[in-house]
Amino acid sequence: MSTASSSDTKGSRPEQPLRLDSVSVTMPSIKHSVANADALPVKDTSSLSLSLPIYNEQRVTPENIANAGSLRWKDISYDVVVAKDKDEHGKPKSRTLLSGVSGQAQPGELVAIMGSSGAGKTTLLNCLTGRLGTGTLAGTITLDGKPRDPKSWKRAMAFVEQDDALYANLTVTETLRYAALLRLSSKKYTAKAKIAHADEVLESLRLTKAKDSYIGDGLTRGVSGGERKRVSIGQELVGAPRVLFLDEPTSGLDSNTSLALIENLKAEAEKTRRIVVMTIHQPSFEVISMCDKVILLSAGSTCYQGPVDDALAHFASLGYTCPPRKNPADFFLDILTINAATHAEDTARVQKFHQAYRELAERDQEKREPSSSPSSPVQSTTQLQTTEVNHDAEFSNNWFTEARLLNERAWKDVLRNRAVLIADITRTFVLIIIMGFVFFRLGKGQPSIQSRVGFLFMWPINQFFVTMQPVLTTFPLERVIMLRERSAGSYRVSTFYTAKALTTLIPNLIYSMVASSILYWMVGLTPDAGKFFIWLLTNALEIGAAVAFGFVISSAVPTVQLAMAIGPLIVVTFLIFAGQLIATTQIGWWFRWLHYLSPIGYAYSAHAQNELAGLDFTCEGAVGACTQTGDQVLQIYALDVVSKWLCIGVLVILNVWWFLMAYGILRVSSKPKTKM
Ligand SMILES: Nc1ncnc2c1ncn2[C@@H]1O[C@H](COP(=O)(O)OP(=O)(O)OP(=O)(O)O)[C@@H](O)[C@H]1O
Repeated sequence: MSTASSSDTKGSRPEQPLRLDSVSVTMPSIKHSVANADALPVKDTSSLSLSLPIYNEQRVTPENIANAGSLRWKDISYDVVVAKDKDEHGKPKSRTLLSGVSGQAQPGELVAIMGSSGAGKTTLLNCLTGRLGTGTLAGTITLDGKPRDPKSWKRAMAFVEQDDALYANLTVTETLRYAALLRLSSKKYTAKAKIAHADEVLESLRLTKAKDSYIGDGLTRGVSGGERKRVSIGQELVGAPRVLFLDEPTSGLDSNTSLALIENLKAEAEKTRRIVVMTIHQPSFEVISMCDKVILLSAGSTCYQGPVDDALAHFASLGYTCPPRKNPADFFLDILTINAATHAEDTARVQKFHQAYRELAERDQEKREPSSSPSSPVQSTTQLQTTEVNHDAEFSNNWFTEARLLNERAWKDVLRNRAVLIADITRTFVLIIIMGFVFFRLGKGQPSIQSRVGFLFMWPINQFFVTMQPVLTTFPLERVIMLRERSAGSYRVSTFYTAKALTTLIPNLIYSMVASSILYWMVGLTPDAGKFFIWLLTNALEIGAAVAFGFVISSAVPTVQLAMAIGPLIVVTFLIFAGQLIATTQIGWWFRWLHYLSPIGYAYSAHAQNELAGLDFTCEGAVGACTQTGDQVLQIYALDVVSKWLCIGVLVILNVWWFLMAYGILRVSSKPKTKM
């Protein structure tokens, strides 16, 4: 009943039953999944023409597109439990953020959700997208008259969040092309067709000038703020969604850039007949004039929905006239805001607006009966069932194609990150110089015993710290990108994880192998091929454990700050219980288990046994008793309690366990949370 708006009363787009026989569907028959466009035969690039993506992967004739179904929401309410507010029984109270909100958006429309801060704009957008927290959602939301299906909905819609999450070291073109390659079905399109589509999106978003620029970040200069936002939008558009949601797309942009962006969105909506719904704070006159419809919210309820001019006429009829030359957006905010100082007066006014809109919507509804009842118009269009036909595939590519694309993208990002590469290489050589010259050519005298043990303890600590620390700072940020791309159904967790693990492990292994090899000879450890190999193997396994452990922490916590607080704390614990600082026999039983979890301890013990077993020392420089063999040293430090091979075996187990554990945590924590 309350889905009516003045746009309906104007009859701007009558809904007509859709005849399925008039829809020409182009479904290329060759099935294969590919990434390298140049290596491929072209199947049907034209079928992905930008002007046709509304039905994602189907060709639809213009008149059928015009008849396509709408997005409708009816009596939406959303309640959350607020832990700190208690009722008379001491139970947490629930708070209603939205109540009785109804509305609709038609294909090709640009719809702006407006209201003062706290009015419920973002909450409504989240209800419509389905990306909700733990609250309770009531009401109905339909696309083509059918309730959203969680499986197909994530591909039928796209959500551009307020803050952008993009790979800094990819160019604009690469960002959009990877998005297309990952999101569009390989069963239906060749890589070439997908790339052509991405390039078309790039052009339509007027990004041609910036196509070869890197996205950039705080460290490296990249595209401008407006271009960055357009790339974020383009990334979603390449998936050819039917509905595009945007949360405050103009925030942080100057007025000209905002205007250009909204012009883009308007043109996009018109050209593709896509529904575009956005929240917007304080649009300029030009921006608000471009919106086909505004949804005005205050205190979690609708005050008006319809074209701007109709809204102005509606409020004028209630005694609130927009002064001449005043921006309607500012006027709406003025009359919809509830200020603390004039709370009672403002609340009464807003309630009057709620009531007036309810009555208007009911009248509108009656006029439109029976065709506009919430279910009937849409049932007529559901015959097409495009959403289900086109968006229901679990993933667009097979596992190997996905893994290859994600690896390619991740390697580009790693190898182009000059600052990090230079820092890592410098760090490796500084460590070689410091450690190598401090522990240079230790010899076999008595003082070399302490120095040897010191080096064999310091090196694993060093390796663990310098490897794990960068994982803690980079992984949570990439996880944000992954969560967003997974919400759009772009790929599996396993392929992302494989790419991330390889691009983290391989560089770290290279740095470690180079440093460990040089140091082995600089320090003067036993020149024996077998021992040298075990030294490298132990170091490699420790690097694996450090990366895996970094993944465990960063996939379990939501922010870099938390990861950085927890990570070093645990590593210091590993260090304390590694067996050098306190003898295992002196650790209380309640703490002793920590010793058996310490990868640093196992690496230290394996290194010590590898180096000291069978080694003879001279008594040169002895003060008091002379320790003549390495085996005696192992006994003094209790470093042979767990055998060398068992230490190596446990390092293998820790690698497998932590890599799997991180994967499990990531899988659970990255499950797209859609509430329908
Ligand atoms: N999970 C939550 N628990 C409790 N209150 C919430 C929760 N989420 C939102 N709110 C409250 O609901 C109201 C509407 O929030 P919402 O973010 O939708 O407002 P908004 O109109 O988007 O505001 P802004 O323009 O400032 O972003 C606010 O008062 C907010 O504090």
